[in-house]
Amino acid sequence: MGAPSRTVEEKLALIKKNLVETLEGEKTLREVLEQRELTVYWGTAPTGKPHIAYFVPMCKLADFLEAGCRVKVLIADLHAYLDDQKSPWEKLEHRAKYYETAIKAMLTSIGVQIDKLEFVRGTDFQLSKEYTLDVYKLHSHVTLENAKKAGTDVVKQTESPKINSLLYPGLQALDEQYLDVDAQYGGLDQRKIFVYAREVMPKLGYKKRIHFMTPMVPGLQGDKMSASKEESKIDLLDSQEDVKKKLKAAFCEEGKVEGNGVLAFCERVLFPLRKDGFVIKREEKHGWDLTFDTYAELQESFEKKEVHPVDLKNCVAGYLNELLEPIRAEFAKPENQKLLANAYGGEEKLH
Ligand SMILES: N[C@@H](Cc1ccc(O)cc1)C(=O)O
Repeated sequence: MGAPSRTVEEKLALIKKNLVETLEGEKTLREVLEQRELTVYWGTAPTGKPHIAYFVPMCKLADFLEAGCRVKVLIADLHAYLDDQKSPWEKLEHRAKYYETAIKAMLTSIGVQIDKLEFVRGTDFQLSKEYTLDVYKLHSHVTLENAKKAGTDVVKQTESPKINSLLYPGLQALDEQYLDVDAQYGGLDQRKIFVYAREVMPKLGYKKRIHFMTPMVPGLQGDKMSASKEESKIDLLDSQEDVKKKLKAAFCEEGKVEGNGVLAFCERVLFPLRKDGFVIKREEKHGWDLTFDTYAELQESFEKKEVHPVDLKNCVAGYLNELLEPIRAEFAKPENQKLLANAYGGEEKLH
């Protein structure tokens, strides 16, 4: 897998592409790469429906694979349970299946061969005797405050946190050991959990891992794209028309880059994926079509107001619809329609 002929420098560049931060482990990234292939995992808790911001980690997984890494995807079902105070376990099981299907469809759509990835379900190993004993052991080393702090940006926050939510970060730390990886990758929102893992793992005699983080993508309203904010998220199964409508309503002030979710999506997803140029079609009266080879060029042009928000939005809607089309097709299959209904029935309309 990967390209065995790549130099360490080339691998480093691919692995670090688009990251905001890397925290080195007991063995540094370079040290591992000089000796062998790196194993890295990304975990996701199957809660709300995955939306288009999930393309950011998908692109990163593609980089890891291209660098010749061994990549694991953890469908963290038990974590979903720890973070969800209401849903019965059966519902969460359906959601885990839904996530797995959706993630595979997203990866396939961006051209990643999914047979090169290993999918693991949290409960496949988190209920073993060994793991369970480690859960107790780990929590004998941490205070309530530290456990609570670690989960601040990830775990649902309530005034009186349930014990479940306090266990969440500790289990995420242990996953590094039981998945047998060199590194964990996540969004910047995972940072506190990563730091917690780095502090507590050595206390159990386990290695401090490498941690990779990509920035959070602003939503279409200019805030963090969250599954719970209906207007700011585009669901993977939204229709072509919905995608166009949501983009039309998106916050994208002329000439302004900061907090611009449409531009951020171009930078984080569309540019990494488009090897053949990024073309903004314009109405004749606005001038010729514009082609950009790099995101920096697009940003500059947008800042200079050469690119109008309406033209940018139309262009993004077009590319996004291309990305979503195979995913819609996958979920048009009767078995996946059923899965969708079981996982989110009553909450989502079927397309
Ligand atoms: N904390 C991750 C999910 C996760 C769970 C367990 C892990 O080991 C890794 C990641 C999220 O916010 O979705």
